[in-house]
Amino acid sequence: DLSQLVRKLYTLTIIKHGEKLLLGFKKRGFGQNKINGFGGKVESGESIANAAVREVDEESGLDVSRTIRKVGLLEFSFEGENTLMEVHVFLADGFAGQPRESEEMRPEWHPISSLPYDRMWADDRLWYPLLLAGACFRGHFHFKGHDTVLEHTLREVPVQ
Ligand SMILES: Cc1cc(-c2ccco2)c2oc(N)nc2c1
Repeated sequence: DLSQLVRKLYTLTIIKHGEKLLLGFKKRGFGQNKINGFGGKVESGESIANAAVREVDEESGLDVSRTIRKVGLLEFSFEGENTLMEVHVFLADGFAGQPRESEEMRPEWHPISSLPYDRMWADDRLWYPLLLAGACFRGHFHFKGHDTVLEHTLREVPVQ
């Protein structure tokens, strides 16, 4: 019964340059020690796309304001918790600036042919193939803790 859940907005941005993705090793906070795209909470009063651009700048030093496109919507819920994370996923096919390490994130390039799925969130191996195929997608992943997906739904949706 998802209607009793407290829904919070987040962004997640993956940066693609040729056949490599720029991902970040999360040094602290939520998702610590996992490799992920750049993202975080959407603050009140800011648009979701602007929140995505802000998070990429804060966590990697890069400007993706002219290159991000919306590619997905992912919902994450957790066994025994009443929070639902509504994560708006963006893909940036270019950037300005040089990647730099921040307090939160250590940016690192990964070849698409060898993504470190075992060091990423467990849902990634399910929806990254859709992202990399240029599809738009919608999914819901119900976690037990931070490492086990108990059940999920995932479908491709028409490109906006
Ligand atoms: C539970 C969860 C949360 C996030 C997240 C938080 C902020 C932005 O994304 C994830 O990101 C990925 N790839 N899997 C994720 C699972």
